[in-house]
Amino acid sequence: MPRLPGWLRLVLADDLAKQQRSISVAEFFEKNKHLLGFDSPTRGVITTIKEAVDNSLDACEEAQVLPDIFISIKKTGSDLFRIIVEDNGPGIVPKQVPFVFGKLLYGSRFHQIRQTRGQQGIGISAAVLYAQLTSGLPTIVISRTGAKEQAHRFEIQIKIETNEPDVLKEEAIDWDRIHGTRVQIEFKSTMAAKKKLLEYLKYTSVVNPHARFRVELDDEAFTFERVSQEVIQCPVAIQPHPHGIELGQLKRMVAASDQKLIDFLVEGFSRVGKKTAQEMCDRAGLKGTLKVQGLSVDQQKALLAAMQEVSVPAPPTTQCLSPIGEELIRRGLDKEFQMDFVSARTRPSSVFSGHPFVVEAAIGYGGKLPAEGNAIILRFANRVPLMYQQGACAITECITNVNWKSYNLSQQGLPMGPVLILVHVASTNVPFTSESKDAIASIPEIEKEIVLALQDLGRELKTFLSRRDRSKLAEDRARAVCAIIPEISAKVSEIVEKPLVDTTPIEGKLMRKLIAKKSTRDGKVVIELANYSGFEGEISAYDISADDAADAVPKADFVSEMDGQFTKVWKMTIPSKSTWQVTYSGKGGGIIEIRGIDDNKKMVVDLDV
Ligand SMILES: Nc1ncnc2c1ncn2[C@@H]1O[C@H](COP(=O)(O)OP(=O)(O)OP(=O)(O)O)[C@@H](O)[C@H]1O
Repeated sequence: MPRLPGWLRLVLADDLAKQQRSISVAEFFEKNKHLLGFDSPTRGVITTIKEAVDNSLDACEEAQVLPDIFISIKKTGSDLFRIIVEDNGPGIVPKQVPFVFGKLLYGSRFHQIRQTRGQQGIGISAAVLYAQLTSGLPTIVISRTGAKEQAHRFEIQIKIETNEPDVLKEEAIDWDRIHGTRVQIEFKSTMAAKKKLLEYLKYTSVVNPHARFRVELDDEAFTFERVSQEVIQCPVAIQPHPHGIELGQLKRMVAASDQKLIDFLVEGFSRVGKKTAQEMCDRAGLKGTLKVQGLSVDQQKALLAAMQEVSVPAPPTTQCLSPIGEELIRRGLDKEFQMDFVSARTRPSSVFSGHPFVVEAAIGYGGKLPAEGNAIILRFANRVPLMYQQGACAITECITNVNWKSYNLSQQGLPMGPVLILVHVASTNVPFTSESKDAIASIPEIEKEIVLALQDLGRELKTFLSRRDRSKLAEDRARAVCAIIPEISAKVSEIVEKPLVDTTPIEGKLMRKLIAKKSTRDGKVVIELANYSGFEGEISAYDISADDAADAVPKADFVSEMDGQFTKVWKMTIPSKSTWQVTYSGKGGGIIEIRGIDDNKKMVVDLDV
């Protein structure tokens, strides 16, 4: 390339200098909406609701209340939609409301090291920005912080050039909620997002089994009920781990501290005791009594190197993370999907680059899952469903890398057939591939944990499938035998010249069986009685272990359903420490006693006719 003469370079630099100026973050995101998940009007709806619901769930967790969240979407013009998200969280103090909603990069969680849904302080203000760009309308926020406080109503926009809030109206109002926040955002969109939105809410409800969501979509109403009444413990923030920080962060911490080096290390970092701190000082060639603020850049560099060389236990994980737990994952899935098999794993917590994380996974099979096509993949990060960019996510890559054929599933990249795979990554710092938080980056430590969890579940699924195949074989044989018993009986009675006997009790004995399996659901036992011969009959169940005989009443909720052409299945849940008598009153009749059993395996008991 020819070199430009000196005078021309100067002119060019001068011209460029005239155009160089700082860019407001709001201006930047106005041009780069896709980075925040607002790349299409349809996606805008999902992203807005997701950001508001994440905030509501985080706030309820912080306030230790069971979330009751109301979501409404209404068409207000030919292409205008009004989205309302209302929660029963702690509310937001009035002087903070304009900043929370009217300033990008303003939030309470960015500097905290703990598991939260929101991290960056961008989410809800980005939705406000998107609304004002597409509809020109301000966002309306009502919030109240307690019985003694009045609710405040705001109309807010963002001043794009300065990234500062523009409050168009503020007033104190009466509001029937004692505490909570209501956000109303109106923007241009299409309603094509309905299916995706319901999917998002369904998945959110699976991993937040303590939350209730009431939804109004135009004139249709839906409720996603909670299955757990327990408030989840709000994760507690921890200090940064010495192996997870970089020079810039260390410099900022040093500048803000007036401590001696040894105290700075012990109090400012997680898992650093006096002995470890002294070892770090010695390695860096620095006295522990030095004031940190006086450290030169070279000394800070030496300190950082020493901090990373000295071996320090992994950061504590129990308080700062909030995994869902195997039991609740199963209950959440059971609530939203009807499957024959569900199992879940919560892996021990682990660490990448000083950030604690936990991987949880679950596999479901059969039931009402679609028999054909790829498995249903549910990806979650910090209890938030990841709805887009499945192909770019480390979770998908791990699922693809597992050899599912060895667990008796067909596979073409993803496993195929009536399978559901759920993976949840919980961390104090989820490594997303972008600010829109759609996909998790490939971090070897996280990938290893995902694969281990999936392999473990794969083995369990394989056992289930082989057992099911075996019992299917036994059933087919029994059915074949039953089919010829009446004929044999007729032939024998003809030969011995005796009246025809009723063979149905024998058929019943051959075909009927009681399957009892311990459910880990709330310490209850699910019992299933399957009448494979398709006989008509009634089932009643009595709690004979109850102190009060009055409790031993037939249970009307013994649900019966047809499963296939010949199989009638009754299902019921009983407390694990009780003893029940189940009576079948049909042809053949029969009584069986069943106790709450302790092992996790299925128990097959022949019905004693
Ligand atoms: N419904 C709410 N109740 C109480 N506080 C809220 C609510 N919504 C938002 N906030 C507060 O406003 C802050 C900013 O919210 P915002 O959605 O912009 O960012 P974030 O949730 O912290 O992070 P992210 O950008 O990753 O979503 C939150 O950190 C929280 O302190």
